[in-house]
Amino acid sequence: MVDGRVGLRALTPYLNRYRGTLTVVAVLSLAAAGAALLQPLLVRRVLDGVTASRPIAGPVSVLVSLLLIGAALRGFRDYLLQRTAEGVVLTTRRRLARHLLMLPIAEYDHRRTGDLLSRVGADTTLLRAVVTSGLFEIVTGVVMVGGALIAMAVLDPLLLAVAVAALAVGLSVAMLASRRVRGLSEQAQARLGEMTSAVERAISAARTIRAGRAEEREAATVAEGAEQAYAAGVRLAKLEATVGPAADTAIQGAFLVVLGVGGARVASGAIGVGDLVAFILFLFFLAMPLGQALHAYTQLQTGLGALQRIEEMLALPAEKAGDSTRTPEASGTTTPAVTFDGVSFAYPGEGLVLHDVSFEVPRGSRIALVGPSGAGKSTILALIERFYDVTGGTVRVGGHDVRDLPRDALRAQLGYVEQEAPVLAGTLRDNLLLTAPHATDAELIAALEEVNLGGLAERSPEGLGVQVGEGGVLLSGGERQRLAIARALLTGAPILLLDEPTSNLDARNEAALRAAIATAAERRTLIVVAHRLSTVVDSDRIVVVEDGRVVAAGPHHELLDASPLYRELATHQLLVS
Ligand SMILES: Nc1ncnc2c1ncn2[C@@H]1O[C@H](COP(=O)(O)OP(=O)(O)OP(=O)(O)O)[C@@H](O)[C@H]1O
Repeated sequence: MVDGRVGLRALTPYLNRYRGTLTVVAVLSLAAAGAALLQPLLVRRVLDGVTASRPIAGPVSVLVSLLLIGAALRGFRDYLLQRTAEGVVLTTRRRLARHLLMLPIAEYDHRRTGDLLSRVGADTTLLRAVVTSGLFEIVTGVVMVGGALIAMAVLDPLLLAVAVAALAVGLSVAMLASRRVRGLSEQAQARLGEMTSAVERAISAARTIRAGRAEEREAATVAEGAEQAYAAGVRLAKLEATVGPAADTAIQGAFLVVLGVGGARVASGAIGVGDLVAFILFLFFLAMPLGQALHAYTQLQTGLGALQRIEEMLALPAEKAGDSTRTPEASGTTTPAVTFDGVSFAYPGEGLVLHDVSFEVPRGSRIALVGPSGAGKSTILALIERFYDVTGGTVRVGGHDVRDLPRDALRAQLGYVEQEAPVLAGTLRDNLLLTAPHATDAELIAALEEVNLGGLAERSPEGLGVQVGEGGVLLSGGERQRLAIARALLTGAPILLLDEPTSNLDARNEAALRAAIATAAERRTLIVVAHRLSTVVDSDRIVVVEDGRVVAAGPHHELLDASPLYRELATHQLLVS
């Protein structure tokens, strides 16, 4: 986690690579500020010239040129700044998205997807304002204010004291208010994240929600999130609405005071008319950037609130890489493909779900894990993939402790088909290319045929380009699982981990799934979390898991005699649905 609140310094890494452009922007800003600061002096010369009937063509043309040059400089600066801001947003999004995909699996277990989405989308957008208005308005504002103060002190120190006093009173009120902006902005962004989460939940479970006639309640939950985001936004708006007019009033008040006192000073002959007009113009240059800087400060606070949420994400440690560069597979053919040696495991922050689990999976064998729901079977597969690290004992793949293997080398050995939603939104081709990005269409079709899904690509004129829907919803449960098996086969991994669907399949789909599993088992080691008898009886060995412990292991016919739990599961056809 990020320690404490992030400050302006946290922005440095985001801006570092734009140092060159930002220097050009700073120079342009200073030049534009300088051009602006010269204007009142020229106005004074023009006015003094008019009063003294001197020709004024010279100062007028310089004045007009300065205006044009100032406008061009500002325009170019704004463009560069906007481009830099877009660049900052782009790099942050890239970094954040990459980091999100690298987090340990345990991080996803407890986070709301919507909140993660909102950090990548909305929070990064707010960074743009920090760069465009936040930083540079403050920097140029300081220059303009400094220049104006010096010029005003030269013109009439007394009048300056009056102006500053009048401005200070009003602006300090506005300043105090704007310091609360950051907290409110963080709240508003967090509420937005909650609302996005509610929408994501409602859409991802659309069928369950519709079937449970819960759409009104879900819509109300989303609306509640939206209302909270609205309330936070309104609180922010109220605050900003106080800051803006307070600053304006302070500025207008200061103008009136200067006009009154300055008029009296002209009448008494202490200063000339040209001096007063120049002074008022300088006051404008003092007041305008002050107002802008206040606005920029507000923007900066909002942006820092967003940056805090971004930094929190980036501070989460990514998944650990393997501890050595050793690659598996060098071991002899007698080394088991997978070994569990006294493994105990607890999900982070929870009690143990596996206790002293030991078993071996010989190369080329077919093993089924069976047991009641919640016994820990899927957890065993997750530990082989090293989605989590064991609490005690050792998991070995190809004879090597999985913690010693580089993550990529370990996972290249394993094909994995998860139980729920094993298919991604997109096309058939997208799904298959996920694990085999260089495979040809012919190879993809061959893989589909291996699991008896060749017809899927022929069903539509789009062929492999046919959409499968969110989570593969346009396919049947059995087709989804078989598509996922085809995808795992394409990896060429020697060990396949398959979490069988618990749902009932019709006889045809069940036979097709059985055939697909048989294909998968050819020339591979197969570990299946099995929920149907057909899968179990075909296995070389069955490991029975109950309450996180291995209670029996052996082939089907032996276990029927030896394990009362297995006999009971087998009698109920093992189907857990
Ligand atoms: N990500 C997680 N975080 C915390 N606890 C979890 C997590 N996943 C599973 N559990 C818990 O771990 C235990 C074992 O779950 P697991 O999914 O391994 O069981 P299973 O035998 O595969 O069940 P099923 O046959 O129903 O799929 C259960 O008590 C479950 O509630």
